[in-house]
Amino acid sequence: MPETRKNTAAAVADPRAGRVRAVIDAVLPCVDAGRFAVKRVAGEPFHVEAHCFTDGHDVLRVVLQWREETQESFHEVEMRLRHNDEWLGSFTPPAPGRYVYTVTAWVDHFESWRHELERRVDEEDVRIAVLVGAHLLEEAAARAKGADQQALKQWAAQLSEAAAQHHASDLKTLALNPSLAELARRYPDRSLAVTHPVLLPLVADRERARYSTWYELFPRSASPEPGRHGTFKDVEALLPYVAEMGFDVLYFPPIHPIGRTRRKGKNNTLVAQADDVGSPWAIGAAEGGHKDILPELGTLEDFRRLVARARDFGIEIALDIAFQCAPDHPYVKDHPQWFRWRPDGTVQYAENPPKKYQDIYPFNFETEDWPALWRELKSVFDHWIAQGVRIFRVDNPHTKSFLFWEWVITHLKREHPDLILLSEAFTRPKVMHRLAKLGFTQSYTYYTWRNTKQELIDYFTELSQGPGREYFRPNVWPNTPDILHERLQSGERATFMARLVLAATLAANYGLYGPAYELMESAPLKPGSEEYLNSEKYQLRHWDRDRPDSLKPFIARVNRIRRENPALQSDWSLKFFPIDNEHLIAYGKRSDDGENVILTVVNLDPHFPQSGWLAVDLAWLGVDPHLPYQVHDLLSEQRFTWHGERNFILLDPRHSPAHVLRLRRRVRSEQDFDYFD
Ligand SMILES: O=P(O)(O)O[C@H]1O[C@H](CO)[C@@H](O[C@H]2O[C@H](CO)[C@@H](O)[C@H](O)[C@H]2O)[C@H](O)[C@H]1O
Repeated sequence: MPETRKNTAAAVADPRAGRVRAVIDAVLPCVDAGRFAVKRVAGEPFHVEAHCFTDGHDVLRVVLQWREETQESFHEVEMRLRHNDEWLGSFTPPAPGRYVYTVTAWVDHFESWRHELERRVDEEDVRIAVLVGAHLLEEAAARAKGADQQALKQWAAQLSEAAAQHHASDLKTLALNPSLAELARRYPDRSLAVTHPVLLPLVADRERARYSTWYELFPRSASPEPGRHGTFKDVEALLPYVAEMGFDVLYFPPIHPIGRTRRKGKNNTLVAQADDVGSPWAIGAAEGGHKDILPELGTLEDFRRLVARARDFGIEIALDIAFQCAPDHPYVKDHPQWFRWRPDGTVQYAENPPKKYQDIYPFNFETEDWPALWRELKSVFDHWIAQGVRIFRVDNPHTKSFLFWEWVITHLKREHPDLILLSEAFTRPKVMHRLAKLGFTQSYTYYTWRNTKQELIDYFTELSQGPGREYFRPNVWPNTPDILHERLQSGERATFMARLVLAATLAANYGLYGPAYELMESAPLKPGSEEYLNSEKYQLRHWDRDRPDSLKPFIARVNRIRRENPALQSDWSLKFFPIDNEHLIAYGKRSDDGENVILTVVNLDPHFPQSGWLAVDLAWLGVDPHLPYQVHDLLSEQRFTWHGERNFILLDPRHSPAHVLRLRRRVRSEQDFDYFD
C-alpha cells in the first residue's frame, strides 16, 4: 500500500489521530532525514532546533527527548520558543556513544488559558475564564499525585470560590500566580501530543575527534644509523622529538609483513632488487598478514610497549588499515574465494585510477562468502584494538564496499565508542561525504590542492558552514607520502611555513608527513609528478632530524598556539575578513564563550613582502568600537595596538609569512587602570 494511504488508514484507526493539532515541521540538525547520524563531542552541548506550530493561536509546549541508543527511557528537555515558530533545546551527551533524539509537541490548554487570561479586561470575561482555569486545574490534579495533587485541587477550589467574589484585577493576580503555574506545568495533558516520527541518531565522539594534531612517519626509516632498518624501539627513541613538536597522534603506514611477489622497487619501479624493502601497503607474506608485524620492525611486545610509552608523552599511535593483499598473503591461499580470479588463473591488481597498484590484489566484495570476509576484516580491527590502538587511518575506503563500512564501523563503535577512524579517500566529493555519513570520524580533504586565496575561502567556507559539517570532520594535510604538491616542490621555506600555518589554523584536525615536511623535502620523482623522489614508500630513508634549518621549532610553536587557544580547536566559528591584497588572506576563529579570539593573516606570496588594509568585524570580535585593542602575534611575540575596523598589515616572508594574532581587549581592573587582558 502506498505510504500516504497507509498513513490515512492508520489515522482513521486511531480515534485520537484526527484531534491532534500540533505540527512538527522539522527537527534540526538531521542528516538525510535521519538515515545517518549527526556527529558531536561527548560532554559538549548539542543544540536542537524544531519548527513547530498549530492552527490558530493556542500555545504549544515542545520537548526535546533523548536517550542512549540502547536505553529505553528518554530524558526530556523543555524547548523554548526563539521566534518564528522555531524552538530551541539542547542536551549534553555525557559519554562517547550513540544516542537518539526526537521532539514532541502538543497544544497546551493550560498555557493557552493563561495567555488568554492575561489579555482579558472585561469583568465577566475574566470571571468565566477563571472558572475555565479552575476546571483545567482539576484535570491537572487528576494527573498529579501526593502533595502536588492536593495543591492543585486547592488552587482549583480557590479559583472557583474567588470567581464569585473578587474583582477582575484581583482574580487575574490570583489566577496568574507564577509558582502555581509552574506546578500545573508539571502535569500537562499530553493525550493529543505528536512526536516527530523519526528517532534521529547522534554519534558523540571523544574530544580528539574534533581536535587532533597528526604526525605520520615510516617506522622503518626511524633508525639513527644510515642503512639500518628502523624498529619500534627506534620510534620509541623518537617520541620526545614528536612530542616536542606538539603532535598528539603518531600515525604509521602499515607495519605488517610485505609481499615479495611483484614487490615494487625504489621509485615505484615494477621490478625490485634483492635488497628492496617494498611498499608497506603490499600487505602479506610467508611471515603473516594483517594481524602480524614485519619482523624487522620488532615484536608484538615491542609494539605494545611503544603504544604505552607514547601514551606517557600524550601521544596516541594510529595504525593504517589497508584492506588489500600482496599475492603472498596467507588469505590468498586460505581463502581464494575472497578474490576475483580471471580465466587465466590470475587476479587483476588493485587500482585507484589513474594510480596502479601492481603489487596488491583487491578483495572481491561481491564474493558469496562475504559474511566470512566481513567478519575476518572486522577481526583485524579487533586485533589491533586489543593491542591498545584506538585510532585508525583507513586506506582508500572508497575502493571497498560501502555496506561493509557501515556494518563494521557501527559494530566497532558500539563496542568501542572511543574509536577514531580517519577516511583516506581523495575522491569525488559525494563519495567522500557518503563515507563520512557511514561513520568515519574524520575525513581527508582537498586542502593540499587549495592554494589561492579564493580557493581557500570557498573551500573552508564550505567545510565549516555547509550542511556537510554535521557529519564530515575535515582533517587537512599540507603533504602526505603520496602528495608533494607543486607549490612545495619550490622548496621555499616561506611556502612550507605558510601552508603549515594555514592547515593548523583553518582546521582543528590537521596532520603532516614528516620528517619530509620539517626538513622541507621538495624533489619530485619527475617534473609534473606529485610523488616524492626516493620516496620512503619504496625504500629506507635516513633523516638528519637535527638539521639546523629544520622547521621543527616553528611547528612546535604553531602546535603550542593551537593547544593554548581553544578558538583553534574547533572549525565552525571560522570567519574570513576582507583584506585588500590578493596575496593576503585573513580570518578569525573564536571559542564558544567568545573569550578566546584568534585572527590569522597569511602572506601567500613566498617571495615578496605584501601589505594591505584588513577590515575586521568589531562586533564579531567583541571589541568596543570606542576603545583601542591589542593584537598579540603569538608567532613573533610582537604586539600591535589597533583602533577601529581597518588596520594595516605588512608581512615579509623572509621573516614570517603569517601573523597568528590573539585578541587582547582593553579592560579596567579593580584598581581602575587600563590594561589588555
Ligand atoms: O590510493 P591513494 O593515492 O589514496 O593512496 C593510498 O593507497 C595506496 C594503496 O594502498 C598506497 O599506495 C602505495 O602502496 C601500493 C601498494 O603497495 C603501491 O602499489 C603504491 O605504489 C604505493 O604508493 C598509498 O601509499 C596510500 O596512501
